[in-house]
Amino acid sequence: MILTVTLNAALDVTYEVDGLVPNSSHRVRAVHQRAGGKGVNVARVLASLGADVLITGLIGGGAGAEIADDLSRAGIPARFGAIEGTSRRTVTVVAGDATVFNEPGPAVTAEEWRRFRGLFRELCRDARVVVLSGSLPPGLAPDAYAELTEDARAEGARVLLDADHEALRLGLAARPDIAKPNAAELARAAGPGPVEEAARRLLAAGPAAVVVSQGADGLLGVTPDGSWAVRPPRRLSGNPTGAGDAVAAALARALHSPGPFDWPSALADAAAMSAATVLSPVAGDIDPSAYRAFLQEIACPSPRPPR
Ligand SMILES: O=P(O)(O)OC[C@@]1(O)O[C@H](CO)[C@@H](O)[C@@H]1O
Repeated sequence: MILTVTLNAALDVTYEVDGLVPNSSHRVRAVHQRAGGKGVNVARVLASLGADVLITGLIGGGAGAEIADDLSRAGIPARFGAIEGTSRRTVTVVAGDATVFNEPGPAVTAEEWRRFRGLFRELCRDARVVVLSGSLPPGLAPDAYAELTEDARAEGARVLLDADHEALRLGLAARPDIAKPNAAELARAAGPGPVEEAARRLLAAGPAAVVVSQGADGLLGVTPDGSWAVRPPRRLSGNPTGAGDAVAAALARALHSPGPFDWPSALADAAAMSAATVLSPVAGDIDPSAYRAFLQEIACPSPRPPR
């Protein structure tokens, strides 16, 4: 099974408005509220496509109970660790494009983290792939993902890491199978400059492969053996929040498949999955028929000459 980890789980609130104007008041046309956080979105996309997934992470308080209830209503299996603090909310305002407000999340104590690591190691025994994604809540050390990567690998699982700042930088040293930053996260971790050069600098820091999600500019996969670029099918309008999570979902599914990793197909699949989530107003939702249609439109990328 694919285990997704959301240490800073959230109640994702999405507001649809006609236009977003700073310093003015807005009428909200539609409100959506559901369990979120990056790992939850990854699992939701995978579950919609029939994959065997389990969600873990940390939740607490009323918002934590709502997150658990929402997942149970959606029929997506979850085993969270409990914390004293109250899980956060995130707010996404969709007005053609999306504006996102991420709360910092609740403080996690050393004892809560110790208990969670015990649970995580237990869940890893049945996981072939572990996805570590999203921000760390306050109180957790920035090497939290490095620790979980080591735990997961000790149980024989493959690891995909989607993080930012120190959590990404320190996580890389634990050698995940794939690191998936977006372009801004890549620039923060590896410095500015051409994307492929920055991705190669990130690769030198430990992961076996790097996949950079670049929104409308598509995906770039970089390994020691080569690199592949794939573009989205066309310019799409909708809610791009969660499109990177769909990329992580597709890559996790590819890591889960037996046999050698097929980079061209995995990246084409990731581009199609990501595009199919942009069409939905809510992060983590995918339209399976749009996904299948995009898969026909996207050509598998050929390897790029070494630079
Ligand atoms: O604060 P984080 O963990 O970095 O991001 C959280 C978040 O904005 O990312 C998702 C989209 O990727 C949203 O559904 C979600 O709540």
